Amino acid sequence: MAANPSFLKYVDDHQADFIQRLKEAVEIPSVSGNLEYVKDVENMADFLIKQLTELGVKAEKRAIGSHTITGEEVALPPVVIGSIGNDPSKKNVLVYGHYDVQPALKEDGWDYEPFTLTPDPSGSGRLYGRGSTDDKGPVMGWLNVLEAHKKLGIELPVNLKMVFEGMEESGSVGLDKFIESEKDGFFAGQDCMCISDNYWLDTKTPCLTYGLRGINYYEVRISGPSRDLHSGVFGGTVHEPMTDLFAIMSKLVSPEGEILIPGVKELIAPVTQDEQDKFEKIHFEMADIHAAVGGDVTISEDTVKTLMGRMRNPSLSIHGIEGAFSAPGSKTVIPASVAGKFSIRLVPNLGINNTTECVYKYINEEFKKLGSKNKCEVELTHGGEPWIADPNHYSYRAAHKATVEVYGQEPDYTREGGSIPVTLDFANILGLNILLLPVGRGDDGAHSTNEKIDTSNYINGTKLLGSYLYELAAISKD
Ligand SMILES: C[C@H](N)C(=O)N[C@@H](Cc1c[nH]cn1)C(=O)O
Ligand SMILES: [Zn+2]
Ligand SMILES: [Zn+2]
Repeated sequence: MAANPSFLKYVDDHQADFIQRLKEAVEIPSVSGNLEYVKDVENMADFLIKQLTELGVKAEKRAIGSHTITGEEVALPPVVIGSIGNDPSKKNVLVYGHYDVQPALKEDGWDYEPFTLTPDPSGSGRLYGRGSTDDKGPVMGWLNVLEAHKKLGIELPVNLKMVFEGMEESGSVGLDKFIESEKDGFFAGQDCMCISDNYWLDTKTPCLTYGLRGINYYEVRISGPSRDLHSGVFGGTVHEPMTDLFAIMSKLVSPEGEILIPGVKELIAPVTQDEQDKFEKIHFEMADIHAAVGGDVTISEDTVKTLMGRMRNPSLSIHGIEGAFSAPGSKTVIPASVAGKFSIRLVPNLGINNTTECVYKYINEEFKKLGSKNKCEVELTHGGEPWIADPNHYSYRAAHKATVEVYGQEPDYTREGGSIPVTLDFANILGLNILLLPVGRGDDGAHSTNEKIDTSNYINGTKLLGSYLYELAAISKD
């Protein structure tokens, strides 16, 4: 069943209001995992509660315990849950999104204020701002769907439950326990689930996503002296933590992206013919990725290899070093304690635990080889398993139809290189098929400087989310 035409018209007629809603959301710097922004994350939860309540949703904040940020115990951001519709003749659909964002500072290289939604002055329709695509745009998309139905006085075609978390960018701490505790409560009786928190592969082909890589995030801390030292006075006389750390970090991955940790490669499930065929069918050109990264810096020039490198194979990325001198100038310091941060994107059968075993063993052996008198500690700070769904499920078929209606083209079937660690918790604990239905484009720059969403994606994305609900309502479960 195609979407109610008055819904589609309402979306077209209220673009400016919807952009205003996204503007207000982006203005709240809800950066999770950072003491400075704890209040803002809470404010963002309150913003959602207010909006949802005004839109006729029974919404509430749920406390899910506490965690430690740089040594201080603070409450975890609340989970925002909402429920609208209770008609036993309709399907029950659960949607998830996150209201926290990655950190962003203008001085990181943004051309615009990161927490001010800024339309591209050249009139391209791009809307710049942190969270515009990840994940405030899609979350506001769901709210836009609700607004259109409320204002038009038409019922949603399904019963809708919503769960919005404020810790996704920091490992979704506490959400798994919440899902478990509400399995027979808030989450009972759901038919299927939809998450809009990833991106098209390119800038023109909508997609349905049936897999995610997992993630293991590690810190390797090397400490020795009890305080920072003068390199002229002590250089050449002590084992330097930073030197040890560089030696370790340089042994993790080759410049061609090959993971050098013994045992990891051997764990990866072999590629099946069906998978190979699926990858070969995806619309993708190397120019798309060159444009998205802003340079011709891909490891391979082969499209299938590149797609597999992004979605099917593990990768190891080095993110940064805590405690190192990084300011401008030439400070001659020997840092006393430094922590290297890296993550491994996980794929079937590379799980949190078997990967971590290989990592710990290897780093400890390599550190021993250095003969350093410093101390080396490795910690897995958070982990999320990889996930794959059945793309033949009726929820995918409904989304396929909705995509054709809104975009006039067939969607690609993709796997996301990024991770949404709770997806697997939802799938396992609630036993639900989960559809990933992205709104934004592959060049949106999520997590990067100048993150954006195109107005057309935001508006058509709102239509897509609504149309999906209509198709879902009509489709047979067989
Ligand atoms: C794909 C999703 N929008 C996303 O960005 N996920 C993050 C999740 C994460 C895990 N650790 C820190 N953040 C990602 O894939 O990096
Ligand atoms: Zn996200
Ligand atoms: Zn993200």
